[in-house]
Amino acid sequence: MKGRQERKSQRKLRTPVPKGEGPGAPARTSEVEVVTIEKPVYGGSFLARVEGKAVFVPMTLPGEQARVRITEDKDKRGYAKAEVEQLIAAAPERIKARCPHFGPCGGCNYQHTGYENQIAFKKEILRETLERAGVTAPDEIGVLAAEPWEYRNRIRVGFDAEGRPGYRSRRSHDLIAIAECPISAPLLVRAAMGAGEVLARVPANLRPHEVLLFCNAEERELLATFFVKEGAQLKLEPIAATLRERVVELAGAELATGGRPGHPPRTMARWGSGSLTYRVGAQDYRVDHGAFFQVNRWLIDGMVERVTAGQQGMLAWDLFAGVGLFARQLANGFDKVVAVESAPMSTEALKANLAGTTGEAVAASTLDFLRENARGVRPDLIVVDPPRTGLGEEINTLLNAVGAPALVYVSCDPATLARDLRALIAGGYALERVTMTDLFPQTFHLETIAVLRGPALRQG
Ligand SMILES: C[S@@+](CC[C@H](N)C(=O)[O-])C[C@H]1O[C@@H](n2cnc3c(N)ncnc32)[C@H](O)[C@@H]1O
Repeated sequence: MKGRQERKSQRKLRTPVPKGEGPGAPARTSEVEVVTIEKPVYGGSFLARVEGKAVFVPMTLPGEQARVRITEDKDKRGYAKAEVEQLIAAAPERIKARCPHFGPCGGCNYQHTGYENQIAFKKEILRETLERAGVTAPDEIGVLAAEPWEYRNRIRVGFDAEGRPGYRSRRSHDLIAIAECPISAPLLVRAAMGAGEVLARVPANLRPHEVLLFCNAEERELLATFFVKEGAQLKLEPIAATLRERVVELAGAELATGGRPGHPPRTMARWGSGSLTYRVGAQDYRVDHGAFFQVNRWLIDGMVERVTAGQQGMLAWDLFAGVGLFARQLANGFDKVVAVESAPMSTEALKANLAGTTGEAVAASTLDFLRENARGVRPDLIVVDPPRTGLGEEINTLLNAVGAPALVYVSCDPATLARDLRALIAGGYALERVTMTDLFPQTFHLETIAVLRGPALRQG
């Protein structure tokens, strides 16, 4: 009944508007509709309906009324995408975005509302995603969050035709030149500007097209990895010294630059050590160029604490271990920790970070490791922290075969998490605690820490 009333109130305008307006607008259709926004959905947009069909509209808020232009109509999939032409009724929760690039820039989705609201959106999305997959979430979803600004310790920026640094546009692959980025550590923005100033004086065909900048939590050390297009005839040595000087001067930090191992044609000359030291709690970690490391410098300590606190025993497995963020901490409470990581950029640092501890680094894929070890060994704890694709069927089956007393699943994608949890619960694990961990404030991305209890302990 309510739905019908809402639909009635969605006055259809169907005003023709010129196609192809706006940067990169797909403009497959020019229909204009007035919609009422219902709720946030994963991916940064908000759900509205036109004649029952789902329409995803970015940069709106629940309860708002807007005149929107349909930009893509995915008939086969039964949904459409739209952009706001005019906000008719704004929600009281709407605020002015802090960043002047919010909107065109593809980096942030939620700067138009307060932080508490953003957290509520993410909890709602997480609960719904779990429940849609048939996973009953605990009554209370916990939250781990911190300061929502200047948190990023890593940015990847491109350079436009004038050499200005920028991010990819929200609606296309075009570059949006940036003058600031309030979600990133200021050091990174200064370094990007410094690199841009030097590169602006270099002919476009001799410029790297992107730089990946990574700093430690205190902004005292910085890694810069420059990327050049495949096959480009670059002679970067002549500008390397100037670039280094300017970036260091602006950043005010020690700089180590280098290539990504395994991708020599895409990167420039190596200078410096190629790694930095990242302090988490009482622990120093070596992190090399190209190695994965958690992105939110305000939350890494809290995350490690949430994953490892109170965990002890004889044997723990840290699968998808990166440079050993969790394994190093677990080594304080376990007689043996096996840390499995497949990326060559991470395995050397993983070995170094576990040296002299009860941890052992295994350079292998998780699947290969489990195929060899899942039957016959039962660790007291398994931590899994896979990439977006999640664990997948065979790993879930093997983890079910292990039946460890405790399993902690750290996930950066709620949909694959929900799919895997369903399989693990069917295999005998029970979901005990879920924490929405807001590693990416102002954006739609969300991390989850799910704690499961295994069949062995429950039977005992
Ligand atoms: C989300 S990161 C987590 C890393 C680490 N737990 C941390 O918090 O720093 C996922 C890690 O899994 C690694 N990885 C990806 N696919 C893998 C696989 N099939 N087997 C083992 N490691 C893999 C990646 O290189 C990356 O280091």
